[in-house]
Amino acid sequence: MSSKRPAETPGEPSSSGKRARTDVDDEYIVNMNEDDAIPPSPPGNSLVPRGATINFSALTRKLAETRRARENEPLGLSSLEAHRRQQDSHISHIFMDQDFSWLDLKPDHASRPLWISPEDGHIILEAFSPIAEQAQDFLTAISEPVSRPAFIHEYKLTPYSLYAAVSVGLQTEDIIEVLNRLSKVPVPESITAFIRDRTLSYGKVKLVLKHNKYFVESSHPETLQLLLKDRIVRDARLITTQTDTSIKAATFTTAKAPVKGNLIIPGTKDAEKKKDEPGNGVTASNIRGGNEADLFTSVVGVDADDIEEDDDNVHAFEINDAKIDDVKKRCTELEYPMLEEYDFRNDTVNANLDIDLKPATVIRPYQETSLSKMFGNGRARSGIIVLPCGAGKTLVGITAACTIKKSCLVLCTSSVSVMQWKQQFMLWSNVTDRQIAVFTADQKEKFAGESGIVVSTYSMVANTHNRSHESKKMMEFLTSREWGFILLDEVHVVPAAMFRRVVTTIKAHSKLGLTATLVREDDKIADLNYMIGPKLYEANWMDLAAKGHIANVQCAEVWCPMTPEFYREYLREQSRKRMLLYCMNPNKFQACQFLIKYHEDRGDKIIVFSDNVFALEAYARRLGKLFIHGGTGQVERMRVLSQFQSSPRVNTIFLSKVGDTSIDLPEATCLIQISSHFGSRRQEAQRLGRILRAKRRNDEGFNAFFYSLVSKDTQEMYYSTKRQQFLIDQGYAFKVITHLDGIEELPELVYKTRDEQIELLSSVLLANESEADLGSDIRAAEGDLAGTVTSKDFGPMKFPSAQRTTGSLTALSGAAHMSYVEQNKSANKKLAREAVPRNKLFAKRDKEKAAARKEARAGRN
Ligand SMILES: Nc1ncnc2c1ncn2[C@@H]1O[C@H](COP(=O)(O)OP(=O)(O)OP(=O)(O)O)[C@@H](O)[C@H]1O
Repeated sequence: MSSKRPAETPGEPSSSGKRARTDVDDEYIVNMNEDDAIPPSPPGNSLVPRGATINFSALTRKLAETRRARENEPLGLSSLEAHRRQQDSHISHIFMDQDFSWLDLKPDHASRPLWISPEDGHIILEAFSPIAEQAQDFLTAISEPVSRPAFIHEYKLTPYSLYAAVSVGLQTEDIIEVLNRLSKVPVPESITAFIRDRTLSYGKVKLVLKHNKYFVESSHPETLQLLLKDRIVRDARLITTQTDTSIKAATFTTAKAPVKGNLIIPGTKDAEKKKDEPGNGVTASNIRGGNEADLFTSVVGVDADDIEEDDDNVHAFEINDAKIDDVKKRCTELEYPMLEEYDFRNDTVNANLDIDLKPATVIRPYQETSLSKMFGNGRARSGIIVLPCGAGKTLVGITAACTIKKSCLVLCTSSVSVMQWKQQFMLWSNVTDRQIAVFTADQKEKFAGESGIVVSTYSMVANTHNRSHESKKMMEFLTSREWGFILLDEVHVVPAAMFRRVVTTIKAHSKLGLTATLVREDDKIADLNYMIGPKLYEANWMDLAAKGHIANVQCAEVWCPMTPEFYREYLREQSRKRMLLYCMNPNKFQACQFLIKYHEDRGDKIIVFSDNVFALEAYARRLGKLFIHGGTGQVERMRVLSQFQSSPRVNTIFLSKVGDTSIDLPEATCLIQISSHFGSRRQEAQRLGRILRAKRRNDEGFNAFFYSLVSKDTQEMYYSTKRQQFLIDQGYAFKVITHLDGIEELPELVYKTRDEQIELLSSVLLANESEADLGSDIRAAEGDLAGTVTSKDFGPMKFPSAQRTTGSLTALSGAAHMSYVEQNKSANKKLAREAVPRNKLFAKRDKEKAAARKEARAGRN
């Protein structure tokens, strides 16, 4: 990117070259008097009446609402209307209000890859363009990816995405300029105005802890002046001779002007180089690959030159650390949310933590890129990194901790993950057992020495009720110290209130949120921006698959027609039982059996997922496979998982939702889903994540397989479509299979005869209502799936094969949590013999229903 920049936003000095430091402005800051009050906000914009007590949560809510409302605001509609009226095209009537022919195409439009809608900020990108890859990098930095299938991608400019862009160092005019270069039409005025408006205040003010003092910092002196007009901010300010002048930000080294104290992200190629050539520093640009001439370099990545330029222009004033919260709140109210940056290399109060990645640990290019967004200016920016399931978020977190080298608190969603994080820290870094502690319901450890790492769960830290004495002491340990870094795993699942409690009780200088699926069915994603920080980086799933970092997956939806008997009952039944009927559909059973056989014969290792425990047990027992659900004991779980990994005889296991996350089985290459949690897009993606880490992913022509079995013409089809949306947006294509070739010829095909099917139906109808409940395994999902579950934890142990037990009719009817027991062939025959009384019950039930219907009809007549 050239150093020449067009005029900046109104009120900013021209930036054609380096801006001179304006000491006059500093004067102005110092001499400001009480009368310079901030003008009242326009009606409707005011978040808090002056002098009123501030309710921060209400404020945050209101701010989020205001922003959401703004997000939906059409962009400059009046001017668009004017354009429309002007246009007089003979095709206008075809496209109606979607006729944008008044946006003139540039003469060389064919070589430019994108188009922007002047109405709503949607950007359409030709993903087949030769410069699509760079354009994608740029677009992910400034907008939200909406959908990225093979050829055409869609992105959307939102206030949040622009906030994130500004926070990683992008400048308003640079964004507009690059957008213009890539666009087939001149960037519409409505869009440039939107970008200018939304980047005017966001990302301009930083809260920086440096030399153990807090500074409000900005490279826009007029912004600091504006803030200092506010009484709360002014009262919090500390005036010392040193801080009344500009303060330079941390020096960041460039290749041209190496200085001491370079930031090296461990595990990168540059760190390797540094080892070989002492004194040869890492630069932000060579973190990215180092093509200085690249058009997008200074915008997409972190340009060392730009950083230096900014450094010369940074103005700051110190604030009283007791008033930080007040100042943060006030700045948010004034629509100048403060970005949090931690100048960890200059923090001399908090003890250093002596950790580093092990010499053999090398991070992958996209892990490096995500970290360069966090550490781009030599400090730690707070924010969220989004990487696909199985792409190695854990190592990204660990590398960040090894870069900051201060005490670190890791929070995850379950005690299983706690153990996995600890184990991964030990695996990738040189942290010692004494330096890392866990805080769970069972273990309450503290690290030895002044600094260290604690791994815990959100609920352990956020829960304020019924704490044991030990927990209280542990909480004192956590709250009484300053943490350099807080790592927040799976940020998309944690309730906002819990986050708020964590963020307010723990004092941390920088926060990093990790997630694969920044989607929530409850639409609470926006809150994360304000509690953690903006999204710093989001990887493209298809890209990582193409480069072999995650597996290539073939996705298919298999449509299984309901048998007439099952469908009749389905239409009659009420909601919860209906679910059980479409899960237990004999045709689905057969499809599952066929696919297992087909993939076992190919040498695949298969995981079958079922949220419904009744169906899970029924399928697993009938097909003679091992299974794990919430009720399975720890030892049994380990045994099953170990056999799946090491025994050639166990190639298929059935898992309930306890296996959705936190399970690292790189042996698995095929997934079959027989029942799922309604329309949850996140669950679908997390499940897919189980095979994305397939060990064999780099074998030539290797594909992993993901099948979703769906009973035709039932509610399941609706949910299935909804579930797939996230993955489709990531570029996955779901094929629909309406017939599995060769299924009829499968030897020993289950439930082939009508009698067998009716027998199955009767067992379903006799099942308790609660058996149909998909939520029945939720407790288990939150509970432990043995910390155990990583492959590394299992050696080639020998275990006895699965044991089958005989069950009574009591058990069959739902008692003892054995709703359906398949034993062996002779037992099966026995059950068939006993079918008569069950059929009678079935008949009795029908008779009762018919009588009720007759009565109702009589009543109507
Ligand atoms: N740089 C790397 N070098 C070698 N292996 C890696 C690297 N990064 C990640 N891995 C491996 O990739 C696998 C997936 O990593 P990890 O469990 O951290 O993924 P994740 O992104 O947290 O997935 P999920 O969201 O599904 O939990 C692990 O087996 C890990 O050891």
